Amino acid sequence: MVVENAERQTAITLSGVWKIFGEQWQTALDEVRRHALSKQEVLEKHNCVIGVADVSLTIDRGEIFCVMGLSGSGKSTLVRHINRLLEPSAGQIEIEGVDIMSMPPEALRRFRNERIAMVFQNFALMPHRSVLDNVAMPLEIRGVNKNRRLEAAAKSLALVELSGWGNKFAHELSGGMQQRVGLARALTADPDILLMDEPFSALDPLIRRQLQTEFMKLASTMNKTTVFITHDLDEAVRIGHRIAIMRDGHVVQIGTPEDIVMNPADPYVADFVAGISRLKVVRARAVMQPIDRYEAEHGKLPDSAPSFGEHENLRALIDAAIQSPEAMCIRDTEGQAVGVVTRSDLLTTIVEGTETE
Ligand SMILES: Nc1ncnc2c1ncn2[C@@H]1O[C@H](COP(=O)(O)OP(=O)(O)OP(=O)(O)O)[C@@H](O)[C@H]1O
Repeated sequence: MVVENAERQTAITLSGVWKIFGEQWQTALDEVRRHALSKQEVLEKHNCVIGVADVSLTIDRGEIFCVMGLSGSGKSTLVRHINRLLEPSAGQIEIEGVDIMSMPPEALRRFRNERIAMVFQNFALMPHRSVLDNVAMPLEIRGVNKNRRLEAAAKSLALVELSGWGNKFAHELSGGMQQRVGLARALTADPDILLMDEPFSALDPLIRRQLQTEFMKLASTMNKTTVFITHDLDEAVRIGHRIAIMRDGHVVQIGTPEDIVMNPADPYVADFVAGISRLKVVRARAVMQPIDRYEAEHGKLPDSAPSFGEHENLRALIDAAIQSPEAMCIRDTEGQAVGVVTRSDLLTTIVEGTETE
C-alpha cells in the first residue's frame, strides 16, 4: 500500500458503475440486475454488450492502481468512466470528492484539461510537430503563453530524460522515446490523476522494463494517482500498489500483488498468477510465524538474530538464509518484533509456489 491506513486519502471512488452498450441498454440493465444474466445471455437476449458490471472501488491518492484482465474484460471501458469519456449506464463517480456526473459540460471540460491526463499505447503524438511542441500541447489548450509553456515542456522532457531532443520531430524518435514524450506531455499538464492505457505494450521487452522502472521512480517522487491498464500481470505486479482483476466487466479481485499471488480469488485469477514467481511479490509479513508461537516452541529468539522489516521481499530473506541458518526476526514499521521466519518457512513458500506453477 502507498501509505498506512490512517493517512490514506481517497482520490477516486466508483460506486455501482455499470456500462451496457446497445440500444436496449436500459431493459438489459434492469434484467441483468434482477436475474444476474451473463455477458453472453445479455448479448443473445438484448443484443447488448456488458462493458462494466457493477464496479465499486476506491483508489488512494498517490496510488498506482493497475487494472488487468483479458482482452474485452472491460479495462478501457472502466477507465474511460474516470474522465467521463464514457457515460455510465448506472452508478456514481467521484474524483477528489467531486461528483463528476453532476458537472456541467464547461466545468467537466476544464476538470479534464487540468486534473486528468491520459497516456495511450499508440503515443498519439502529432508527428510533424516538434517534440517540445507536442509536450507543450496541454498548456497550449489551456491558453498559456508560449514562453511559459515551452519552459514547462522543457522541464517535463528533462523528467523523462529527453532533454536535447525537443527540436526533433516526434516521428524521428524510436517507439520507446515516443512513449516517454507521451508521458512528458501528460506530466506537463501537472494533473492529479494519470490514466495510462497499456502505455508500454507496443514496446519490446527490454525497453518496456526500462520504462516501467523510470515510471515507478517518477510516480513515487511526483505522487500522482495513476490508473494503469495492462493485460500483463507481470507488469501489474511490478508497478502496481494494488491490482484490480477484471472478467466480463466485473472486478473479480482487488488486492496488493502479494494478496493476489498468494490468495487468488478464483480459478480465473489463479490461472493468471500461475506464471508469476512468488519471489518477486511475497513480503516477509506473509510468510512469518507469530513470534509468540515461535518462542513457545523454540525458546527466546536471540538478540543477535538477523532482523528484517515486515515489507522486505522474499529474495532478501532467502539471501540471508543462505548465509546463516538462524531464524530471522521480522519487525513492523515501528521496529517492534512481530514475527519469525525460519529456513523451513521459506522452503514451504517456495515449494507451494512451484506446485502452483
Ligand atoms: N463502443 C462500444 N460499443 C459496443 N461495445 C463495446 C464498445 N466499447 C467496448 N465494447 C465492448 O465492451 C467490452 C469491454 O471492452 P474494453 O475495450 O473495455 O475491454 P478491454 O479489457 O479494455 O480490452 P482490450 O484489452 O482488448 O483493450 C467488450 O466486450 C467490447 O466488445
